[in-house]
Amino acid sequence: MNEVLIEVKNLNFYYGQTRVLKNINMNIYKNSITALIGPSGCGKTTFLRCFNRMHDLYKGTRYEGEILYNGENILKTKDLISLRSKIGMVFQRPTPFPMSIFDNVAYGLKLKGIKNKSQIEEIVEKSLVEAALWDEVKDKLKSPATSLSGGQQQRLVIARTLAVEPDIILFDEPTSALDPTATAKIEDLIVQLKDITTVLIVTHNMQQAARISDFTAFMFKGELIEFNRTKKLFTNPDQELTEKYITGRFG
Ligand SMILES: Nc1ncnc2c1ncn2[C@@H]1O[C@H](COP(=O)(O)OP(=O)(O)OP(=O)(O)O)[C@@H](O)[C@H]1O
Repeated sequence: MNEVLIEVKNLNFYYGQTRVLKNINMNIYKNSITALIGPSGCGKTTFLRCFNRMHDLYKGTRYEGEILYNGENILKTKDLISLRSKIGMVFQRPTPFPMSIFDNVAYGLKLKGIKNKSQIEEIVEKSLVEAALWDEVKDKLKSPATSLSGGQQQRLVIARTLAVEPDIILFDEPTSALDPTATAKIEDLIVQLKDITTVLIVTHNMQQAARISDFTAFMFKGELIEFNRTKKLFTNPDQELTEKYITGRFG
């Protein structure tokens, strides 16, 4: 078993008066991929967004409990900028900034105070290599990011996230807007990312979870029903509800 990177303890989350996450306890293991699965509306995205405090952007939201990371409760952290550089996020639709390919990847470095030109160039190249995009863009780094295909844009966003060396990357259905070929590339890439970081991924696609993840968390109506090794969860789950879900008897 890998080392624990993040520990979730008695997590509750509310939109206004409505509690949508119910007493969640779970570990995230370092250098592994954890998939969050469950029927629509069960709270996967809401859970994912707690890790980088995205809900703080909206009024009327409330967290209870702890998400422990480096001995600190993320839910109480004041320095959200530094938290979000350590806990990166990739969304459903690619979100490149309206600037060149190079500047997209360099963006976070400038915020981090890295000013040395050759150091920036080095990190941009390294991140694009890690995101399996370098060969496709190395001759057009000055072109606008929007000139890339959807799948390339998603890998660019991953490169931008990697550039600031996150401890974990949160993926919210990163392939749902992509065709099967682009999806396969992103899946291969996510598997490779395990060597350099940790991944937590929301997917509505059970096959995807089974293909790429090491651990799977099955959620239902805001509760964590089962957390297990992916192989075990998909072949011999501990909970009847998990069994029903993975065999397509509901959801
Ligand atoms: N901004 C919001 N305000 C109030 N309720 C919300 C808000 N966003 C989500 N919810 C509710 O919280 C619950 C969990 O939603 P969430 O989007 O986390 O589920 P999900 O499992 O990610 O679903 P899907 O697979 O459809 O994306 C749902 O009942 C949803 O209606």
